[in-house]
Amino acid sequence: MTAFSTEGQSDPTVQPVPAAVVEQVDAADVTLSNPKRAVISLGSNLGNRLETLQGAIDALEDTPGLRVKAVSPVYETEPWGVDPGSQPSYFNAVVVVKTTLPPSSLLERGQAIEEAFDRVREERWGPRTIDVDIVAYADVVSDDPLLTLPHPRAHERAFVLAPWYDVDPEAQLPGSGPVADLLADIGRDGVLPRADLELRLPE
Ligand SMILES: Nc1ncnc2c1ncn2[C@@H]1O[C@H](COP(=O)(O)OP(=O)(O)OP(=O)(O)O)[C@@H](O)[C@H]1O
Ligand SMILES: Nc1nc2c(c(=O)[nH]1)N=C(CO)CN2
Repeated sequence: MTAFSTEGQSDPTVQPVPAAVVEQVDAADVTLSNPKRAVISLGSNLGNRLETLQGAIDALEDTPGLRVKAVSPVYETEPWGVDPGSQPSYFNAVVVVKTTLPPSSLLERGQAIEEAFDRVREERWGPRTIDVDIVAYADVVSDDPLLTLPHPRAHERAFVLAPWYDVDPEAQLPGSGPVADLLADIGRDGVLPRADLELRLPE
């Protein structure tokens, strides 16, 4: 006998869908059962840096289809890519998330969070209340300038690699190798752990 799914059905004009068909459709929609792991870098060098990083983490957790799985220690870091002394120091951290959102939606969500924290874009690598960068999304590799994966400069940024290593010592940066090796190559200059500060993993 064929099993039918009538769950939640209140409209008698709607034909019941065979349970086998429901199962097949669900199985084909891999996103339902197959959340992907993504690594996100957070940075702030304006305003209340710790509060803003925590706010961004909480906002990520509030995203439908996304769960924050790990939050790194906080690092105080010298601004990278600009003249020494030209900007306040950053607080940086990395979070690992599991998400059913595709990469483009994750980017959009990150940008919405940047806007919510009044991020202003004036100059390249200018000071900012919050920066949300997608470091890696599963093992996806893409050279799309709108969303390059992995992040094209992650492998040369100790402010990304050091906190990433803390939450996942075995991590690999797709196309570049173990995070531990990349970090050993570039060193930890200008990247200081702030053991006196802590970010919370949302409940
Ligand atoms: N992996 C990625 N994560 C976030 N943004 C990305 C990524 N790849 C490409 N982009 C694009 O980069 C654009 C500029 O981003 P943003 O202003 O945050 O750069 P930045 O943080 O100042 O510098 P950097 O890219 O070196 O970290 C974004 O509008 C986005 O479309
Ligand atoms: N220390 C540090 N330097 C930066 C950072 C950052 O998060 N931390 N982000 C930048 C653009 O993404 C440019 N330079």
